[in-house]
Amino acid sequence: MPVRVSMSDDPFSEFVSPPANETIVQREARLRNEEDAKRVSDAIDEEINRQRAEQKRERCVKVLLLGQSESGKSTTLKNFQLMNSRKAFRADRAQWRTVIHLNIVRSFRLILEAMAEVQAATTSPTVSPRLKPVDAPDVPYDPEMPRLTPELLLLKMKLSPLLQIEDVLLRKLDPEGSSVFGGQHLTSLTNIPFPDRQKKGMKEIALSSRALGTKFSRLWSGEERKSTDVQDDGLEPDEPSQVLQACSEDMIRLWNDPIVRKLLEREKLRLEELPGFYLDSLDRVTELRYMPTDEDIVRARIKTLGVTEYRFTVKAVGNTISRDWRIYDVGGQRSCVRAAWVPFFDDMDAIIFLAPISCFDQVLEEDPSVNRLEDSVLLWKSIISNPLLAKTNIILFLNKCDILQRKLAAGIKLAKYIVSYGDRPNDFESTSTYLRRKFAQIHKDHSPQKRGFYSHFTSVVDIEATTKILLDVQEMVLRANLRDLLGDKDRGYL
Ligand SMILES: Nc1nc2c(ncn2[C@@H]2O[C@H](COP(=O)(O)OP(=O)(O)OP(=O)(O)O)[C@@H](O)[C@H]2O)c(=O)[nH]1
Ligand SMILES: [Mg+2]
Repeated sequence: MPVRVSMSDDPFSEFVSPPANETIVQREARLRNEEDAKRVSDAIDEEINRQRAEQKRERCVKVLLLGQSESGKSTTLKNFQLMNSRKAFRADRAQWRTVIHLNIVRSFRLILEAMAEVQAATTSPTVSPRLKPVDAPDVPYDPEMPRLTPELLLLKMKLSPLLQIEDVLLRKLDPEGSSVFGGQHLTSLTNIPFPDRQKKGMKEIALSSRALGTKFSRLWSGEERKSTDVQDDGLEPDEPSQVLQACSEDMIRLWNDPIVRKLLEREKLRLEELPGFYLDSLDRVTELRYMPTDEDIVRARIKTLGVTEYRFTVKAVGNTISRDWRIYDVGGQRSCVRAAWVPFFDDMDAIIFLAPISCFDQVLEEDPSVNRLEDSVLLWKSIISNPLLAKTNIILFLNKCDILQRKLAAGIKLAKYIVSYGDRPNDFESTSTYLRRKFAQIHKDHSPQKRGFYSHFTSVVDIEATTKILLDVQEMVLRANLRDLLGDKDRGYL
């Protein structure tokens, strides 16, 4: 039987029904009041809607760069900066010169260390410990090691001042010696099986966004150089430049020495594939008044700690609309840093995820038990399946294709590290297509819902090719942002 509900059962009836015994005059007054109240309420609704539309219009385009450490996030950011704030990018050349000098010192430190190890390994065990070089590491005697000639030993000694300018360079970048930066020197390399490299505990140079913000302030804010700024301030020869110039010939001789190359090869120390490689341009980068080119700056390596925000404005739809952009570059190291990404997941228009596909034969610096490509795949899976990012457009950069090509040409087999690759051809076309398909499949299987997904093969150190890709990306993200802004009815012309 249906249940009858009387007016008195409704808790709101007392407030919505007219009072009993209402006179005609009272009724007219009440209706007038109600009309006035509705007018006010409609006006408030209209204002709220107007403000919402305004906020949406004012909301900037936001893009987040994600990927493991050394995947190329900051390098991609530099390409955005070069495209959108070229003058500010070039105004920071003095700081980049210091970073490049540090990168060069790092490469030589690795060579000099490898030489010290060879020296120790080729010193006969019958030699008295007192006759061993003081910097010789404790490694077992290996009669197969290439021998260092007296000329090489002399070069090694003559280049020791390089190691002494490291602290001067670090202080130039961070005079206050912030806690994150202080004491962090050069990296230990993970794809080199030197026995005690990990134990040395040397860290890669890294700058927090705070320190970066002060040193590269014009760059991150997208601010252009003012006419009152001194041209190329800081490019006057400083102490490190003088040392590098004085060592230049010896550095070139050491780097080109066939015995040194042989021992680097034997130790699988492929400096050319490591971040911040400038040894093929030593005569130029060690000039007293060396001024880094755009390409040099793009290749300079400094690890990101924390988050860097870069702002710029882009004109769109035939220069009729101006949109502010924010690009966020985060530190990609596994330990503790990745948890800091989550607050940035809300409200992003797009994520550019960088997967360095050349790293299939490398392990993580922070955890040498983990293969880098495997880490990239796991990270990709966790980003793709994150519900906070379910609607965010995803752009995948399968990066470091130039290094992948070089490795394959050198005979390094993908199948040795990715068993499922089987006996497919070990050429770039087959390997890159296979890896792209794997990443796309994970996207398909693990996305919570359908969204925009785009993928590109990239070498983000190649400015020309990357500019073309980033222009496409900018256009796509902007259109998606404007579609969201205009709503369904005005989407036609986008
Ligand atoms: N050859 C080559 N080098 C690249 C490429 N992409 C990046 N690199 C180099 O790899 C190094 C690391 O790149 P970054 O952009 O600093 O890496 P990141 O992802 O910002 O790393 P974290 O700040 O540690 O998270 C830099 O020295 C780059 O020049 C590439 O496609 N090809
Ligand atoms: Mg970085």
